Amino acid sequence: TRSTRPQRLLKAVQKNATRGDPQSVISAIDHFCRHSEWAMNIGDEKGTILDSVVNELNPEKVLELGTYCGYSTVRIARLLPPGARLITLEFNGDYAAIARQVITWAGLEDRVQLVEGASEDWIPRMKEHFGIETFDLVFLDHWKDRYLPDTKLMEDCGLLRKGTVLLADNVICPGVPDYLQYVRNSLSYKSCYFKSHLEYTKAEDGLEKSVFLG
Ligand SMILES: Cc1cc(C(=O)N2CCN(C)CC2)sc1-c1cc(O)c2nc[nH]c(=O)c2c1
Ligand SMILES: [Mg+2]
Repeated sequence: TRSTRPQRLLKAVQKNATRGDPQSVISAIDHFCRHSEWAMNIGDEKGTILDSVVNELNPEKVLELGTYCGYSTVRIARLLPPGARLITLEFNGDYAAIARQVITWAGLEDRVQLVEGASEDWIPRMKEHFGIETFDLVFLDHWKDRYLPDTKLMEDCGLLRKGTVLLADNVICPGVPDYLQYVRNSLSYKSCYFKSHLEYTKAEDGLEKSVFLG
């Protein structure tokens, strides 16, 4: 039967990227998505904004909601000091299987814990299962209908501390209007918008960076 797009993306990484070289994995995926098949990775333009937020924060504990093929997982993990940890949640088992191989090809498996399951099931278990008190950075990139409920769930589970940064992808395209309205009007957040473009296209999209004020 025909291969899937994530399988073809992994093949492109294994063919064109150097094992243990995260930048070559990022470049191989961007080349594949620009010249062969579009795929919903954050991409190089919004990825540069993600890089700058990670470099500014120097986070020890990072949570990523939505792994897909592991592109943003690699982008974030390559910037973390070896003691830091990135936990990434992926609901789709096929995506998770590909992402594990992409993360390993990049040589970043020691800093990344990929968990297969639903965000609403795992967010309440972060403390007892992973020994995490609070996160320094949360990257929301899973499903537009989950951004707001999962943010409220993280608040309720005490996973956000004064200064925790929420960075959300796709706030324009596909769009998360209920989430935007919440973080931009809540007294518990200081929010700002980074205008950019939908990965590998000319369509507008952007990232919303929201600092939790406690
Ligand atoms: C699947 C999809 C289709 C989009 C689109 O407008 N398209 C028109 C233009 N053509 C070229 C591509 C397709 S945008 C998008 C998308 C993009 C992300 O970054 C996502 N991140 C996390 N979770 C998502 O569900 C997610 C969906
Ligand atoms: Mg996205």
